[in-house]
Parts: sequence; C-alpha cells; structure tokens
Amino acid sequence: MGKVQVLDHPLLQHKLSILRDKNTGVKEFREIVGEIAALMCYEATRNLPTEEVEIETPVAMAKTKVLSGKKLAIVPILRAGLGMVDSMIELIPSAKVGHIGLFRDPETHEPVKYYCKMPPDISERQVFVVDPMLATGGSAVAALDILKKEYGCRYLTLMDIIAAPEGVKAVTEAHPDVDLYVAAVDDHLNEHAYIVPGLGDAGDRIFGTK
Ligand SMILES: O=P(O)(O)OC[C@H]1O[C@H](OP(=O)(O)OP(=O)(O)O)[C@H](O)[C@@H]1O
Ligand SMILES: O=c1cc[nH]c(=O)[nH]1
Ligand SMILES: [Mg+2]
Repeated sequence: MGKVQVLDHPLLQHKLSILRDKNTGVKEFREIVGEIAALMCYEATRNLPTEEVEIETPVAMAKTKVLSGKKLAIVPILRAGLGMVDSMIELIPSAKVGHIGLFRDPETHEPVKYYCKMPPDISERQVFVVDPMLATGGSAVAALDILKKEYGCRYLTLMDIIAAPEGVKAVTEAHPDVDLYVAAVDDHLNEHAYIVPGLGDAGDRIFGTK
C-alpha cells in the first residue's frame, strides 16, 4: 500500500489559505501554486537514494552525498498541473517532463484524454505526477493508468495540493503502490464534483480563463 501523506507544514498551510481566497488574483495565485509545489517537492523527494562521493573543497578532501538511483520525471496533468512544473524543475534541473492532457467532462465528470507526450525512457524513471486538485480522483487514476499500461511506468508518486476524501479513496484503491502527497484533505465534493471548500477551478485561476 502506498503511503498517503498530508503535508501540514505551517508555510504550506499559510500559502494554501492565500490560494483558497477568492480575492487572490491570477498573478499571485500562479506564483503561490509554484511555491507550494516546490515545498511539496522537497518533502516528496525526501527518501530519494543518495551515494557517497569524494570531492575536494578549497580546504580539504570530503566524503559527501549526491543523488543516485533512478532518473526523475515530472508529469503534469494539463492544464492545471503545468502550474507546478517550473518550480519543481528549478529544484531538479535534470528531470525530464512528460505531459498528459485530460479534462473533466462537465456532465459526467469523467476524464477525457486529449494529449500525451512522454520522454522515451519514461518507464525507467521515478515519475512525479502533479496536479493541484484531486476531486473524484478520475483524472489522477486515468493518468496513472496511462503511465503504467501505455508506457510501462513502475515507479510513481502523485502530488496534489488539495484532495477530497473521495479522490484519496479512488487513487489508493486503484493504485495502492503509488505514494500520494497532498497539502490538505478537504471536506467533500459538491454536486458539480468541485472540492468544498477547495479553491475553485485551479486551471481557470492559474491561466485567468474565467
Ligand atoms: O479528480 P477529478 O474529479 O478528475 O478532478 C480533478 C481534475 O479537474 C481539474 O482539471 P480540469 O478538468 O478542470 O482541467 P483543466 O486543468 O484544463 O482546467 C484538475 O486540475 C484535475 O485535473
Ligand atoms: O474543485 C475542483 C475540482 C476539480 N477541478 C478543480 O479545478 N477544482
Ligand atoms: Mg479546470
């Protein structure tokens, strides 16, 4: 069973409150999504393997650590997941980026796939799938299905800023091997499958499309 970790660091909770505020404008919303993604990435990469290397500092020889193990990839679920990518790449500059385009059908709330492009060696990489919102879980489950079944990915982590309990349940049942990192688990979904209290439509607030 993958672990579900709710990252309740005070900095994350503070920034999340700004995102939730309906008066927060596009510029600040976008900046804070990036800041939250960086803080979450810091925690989600905590257990990456390291190896010892020897280097020469200006003062002496030193045995120090560098990242080892699998190469990394970041896979945003379009559109809203794009808002999390840049700040993560700043922390992990060697990561490759794949894209999965999914939108929720407004009537059925089922995910509809419209785009997919992955680095050629994605199956060998440790993949971080990112999206600000985990509502019904349909989009995240579909993205993880695509990565496993169509691309042979085996090492997957999911990062969402806000989750609904329904989404956490759907992902952990469909993909029990995948670790899930969220900054908050909210109360419930409303009749439009929006997270309550949530922050509204993350994609629209990042890109100013409403
Ligand atoms: O858990 P679910 O019920 O599937 O809902 C979550 C999905 O909905 C949002 O995307 P949306 O469909 O609004 O597309 P967008 O990012 O292009 O706005 C969000 O960014 C997730 O991808
Ligand atoms: O609350 C929600 C649910 C799905 N997608 C969003 O952007 N927000
Ligand atoms: Mg949207």
